[in-house]
Amino acid sequence: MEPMSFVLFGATGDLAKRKIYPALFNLYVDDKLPGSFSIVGVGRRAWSGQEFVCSVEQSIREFSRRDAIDQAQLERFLAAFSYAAVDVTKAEAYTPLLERVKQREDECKLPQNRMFYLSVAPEYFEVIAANIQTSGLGSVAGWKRLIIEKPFGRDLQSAEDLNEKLAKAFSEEEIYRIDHYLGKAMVQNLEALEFANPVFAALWNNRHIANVQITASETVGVEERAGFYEQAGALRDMLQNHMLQMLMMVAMHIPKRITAQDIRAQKRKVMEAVRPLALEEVAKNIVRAQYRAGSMGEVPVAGYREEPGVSPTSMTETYIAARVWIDDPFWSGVPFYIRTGKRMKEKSTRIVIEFKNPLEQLYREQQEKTAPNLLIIHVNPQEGIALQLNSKNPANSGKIEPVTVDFSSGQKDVPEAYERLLFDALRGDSTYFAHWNEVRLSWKWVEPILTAFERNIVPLVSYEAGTYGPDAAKQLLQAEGFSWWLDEVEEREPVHR
Ligand SMILES: NC(=O)C1=CN([C@@H]2O[C@H](COP(=O)(O)OP(=O)(O)OC[C@H]3O[C@@H](n4cnc5c(N)ncnc54)[C@H](OP(=O)(O)O)[C@@H]3O)[C@@H](O)[C@H]2O)C=CC1
Ligand SMILES: O=C1O[C@H](COP(=O)(O)O)[C@@H](O)[C@H](O)[C@H]1O
Repeated sequence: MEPMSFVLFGATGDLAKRKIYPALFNLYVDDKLPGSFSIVGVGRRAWSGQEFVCSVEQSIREFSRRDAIDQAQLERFLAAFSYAAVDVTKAEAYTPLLERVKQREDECKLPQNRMFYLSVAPEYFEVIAANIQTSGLGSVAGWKRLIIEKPFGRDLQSAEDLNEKLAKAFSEEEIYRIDHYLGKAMVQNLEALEFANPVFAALWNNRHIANVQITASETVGVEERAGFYEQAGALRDMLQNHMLQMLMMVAMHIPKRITAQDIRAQKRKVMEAVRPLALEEVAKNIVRAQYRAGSMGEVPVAGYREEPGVSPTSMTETYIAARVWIDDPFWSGVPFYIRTGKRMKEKSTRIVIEFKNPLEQLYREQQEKTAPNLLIIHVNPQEGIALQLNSKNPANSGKIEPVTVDFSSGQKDVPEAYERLLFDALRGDSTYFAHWNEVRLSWKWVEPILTAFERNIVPLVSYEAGTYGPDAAKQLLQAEGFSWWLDEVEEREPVHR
């Protein structure tokens, strides 16, 4: 990996502390950073270099996944850090910043390879990119790259405007749009699961798959983020980006070569084939809901409208479910159901692939009931793959029952999403970053849903906090004769392992 400078805008912020510094430190410990590098933190507050380094150290101690930290190693790592107090909206403030970056390049004998990370509120994305360009920070003899946090726009128009502005300073190949779900091990593993296993590759189409269910349920509520969440809701916060990215990863077809370019081309084809929703069809295909008071386990919790900072008449959705059709020869006729919500019964991100059950009739004649085969990909918080098959249970008179074969690795101390993504960006591998085409097509698909919500064409239903969501989401699947897998597991038929 080439030596470089890492310029972090938003260096005093929450994301930097909780995710970016621990990830960089873990990469350093694993020998996955270049032999020499400099990290220049940019924040608004007038901190000294020493104050900044102390806060970085504190965040590593608090948030690193390492059980033990080697003090000498940590000190060597921290020696790469320096701080620049800069108001990013002021063009003149970039001259001393450029000097600082160059000074560190000289001191550390670094070539002019510069990684810029925008970990600031989205209203600063454009102005920072423009100032990087005009100040000369972006004029480099080596490479330059831009990592940009979400949200990327709040609708199609604003995303296009932002992209146009960024494109004045960075080419598409230089832009790394973070979607941290693409950094999750099991989401990255989808590619290998589909393409490196002929047994699955052969079945990955509408001849064999009945439906696909993608769930990202959270137990947390809106927490301290009402200001942001009231404007975003589950549609902008989760569905437009993370959920559609997972859908693209599941539905893409084997590319000719496993390269970033080819994988992204396949993802684009999926999004291009997703059937657009006409405004009058939104209500039939989308469930919009908000949590009311309930309890998480035994603990009573407030409804969304009672949360601090939330309007008592808020129409913001904290849950959304969608039925998506992909009109290509591989997936036509297979519904993809996606749902995400806050204050749900459990924290679980998973993908369930339900296979068709052509032999059901054969066994029914023998008074036996077979369940469909399921491939379950547990993304978060557990990571693993499970396969539900049918098998005779010798302990139950040889009756056919579903069995689950579990491939959970149970590995601990594996890199976190931000570590993987930072490592990739530093190597110039953009496979697991959102390409502009994907972002644009996602916003395009979401547009009629945004409009339908704004005009209240889709009713906002409520669900009790601590449950699996509204009944309307169950009805969405019932229309095709399906139901959500793994909800209320305890109420289903026994599964032996
Ligand atoms: N926090 C999280 O868990 C997640 C955050 N994100 C995204 O990451 C980005 C950062 O979020 P987060 O860290 O939470 O935000 P914070 O509000 O915690 O931090 C904002 C940072 O921006 C700096 N800043 C604000 N205004 C200026 C200015 N005019 N000039 C220079 N610096 C300025 C702040 O500096 P100072 O403190 O010195 O004022 C601070 O370092 C956002 O785009 C967010 O959407 C994405 C996923 C998760
Ligand atoms: O991007 C976001 O993701 C988190 C959920 O992430 P996870 O890795 O814990 O599944 C979500 O809570 C947050 O609202 C959203 O902005």
